[in-house]
Amino acid sequence: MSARTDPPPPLTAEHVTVRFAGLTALDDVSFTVAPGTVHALIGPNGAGKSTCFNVLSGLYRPASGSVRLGARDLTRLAPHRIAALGVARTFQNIVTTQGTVADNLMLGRHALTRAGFAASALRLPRAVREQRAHLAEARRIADLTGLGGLFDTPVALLSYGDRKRVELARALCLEPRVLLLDEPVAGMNAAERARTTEVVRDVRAELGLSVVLVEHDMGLVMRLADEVTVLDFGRRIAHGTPDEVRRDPEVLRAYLGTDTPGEDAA
Ligand SMILES: Nc1ncnc2c1ncn2[C@@H]1O[C@H](COP(=O)(O)OP(=O)(O)OP(=O)(O)O)[C@@H](O)[C@H]1O
Repeated sequence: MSARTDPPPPLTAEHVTVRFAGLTALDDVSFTVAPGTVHALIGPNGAGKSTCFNVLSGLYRPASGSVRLGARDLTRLAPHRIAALGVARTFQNIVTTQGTVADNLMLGRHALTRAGFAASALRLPRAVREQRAHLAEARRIADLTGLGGLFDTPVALLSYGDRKRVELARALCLEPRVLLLDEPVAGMNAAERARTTEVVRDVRAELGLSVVLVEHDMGLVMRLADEVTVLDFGRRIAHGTPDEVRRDPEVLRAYLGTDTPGEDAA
């Protein structure tokens, strides 16, 4: 995946409402992820952040409202269609435990493979060429995410932080225009968190994509985000730059009794 010069299309959630058996998990929520920016979704536990992510990636269908990537309506599409249109996500919990780093990244490339299964199995020249190109691309992404030296290492032998980064690299292998990161530093120690922060920054700069970030680590949010949308009880209560939301009285009220959105809160 070479660095693209055309900016990613804006990702827009408009008046999104999600209900679970009487509970309104998202209530008329709107925001736009501007091209090439890092947009954080924050809020206390149960605010609706994961629900929002699941709507953006197609796992949940909203009761009303819409999600668009540029002019393209994503609202009723299946998750794999949304991924194919350029919106890839990571999951909060590590799912990768088998194979090498290379194997896992090649799985990420699978959706982009054009040569058919039979051609690949028979090792026809076109399939071999394509496989080689995918491997080179997977290696480039491994380098970009700090996994270059671990390319042939079994994932089971990696540290927790490195395994979380395999998940990020796997999502990048889909060549997304928008990357949805679900708590990318959850459970990491301070050094791993700092490393991942750098990786996200590098990836955004190098690949020119937009990033949507759900994260409880306020230090990371304040350092990385260009814009922040704050949810509380399913409603959008604030929106702005990290500095603006940090000083917003509604935000301080929402976080009181949980954590205050200052630099050090984790
Ligand atoms: N599948 C579901 N079925 C029923 N209720 C759900 C479901 N998913 C989420 N909820 C409820 O919707 C509300 C929003 O939950 P959500 O997980 O989106 O919040 P969150 O901001 O991601 O919280 P956390 O920070 O704890 O992960 C909560 O009250 C939650 O209990």
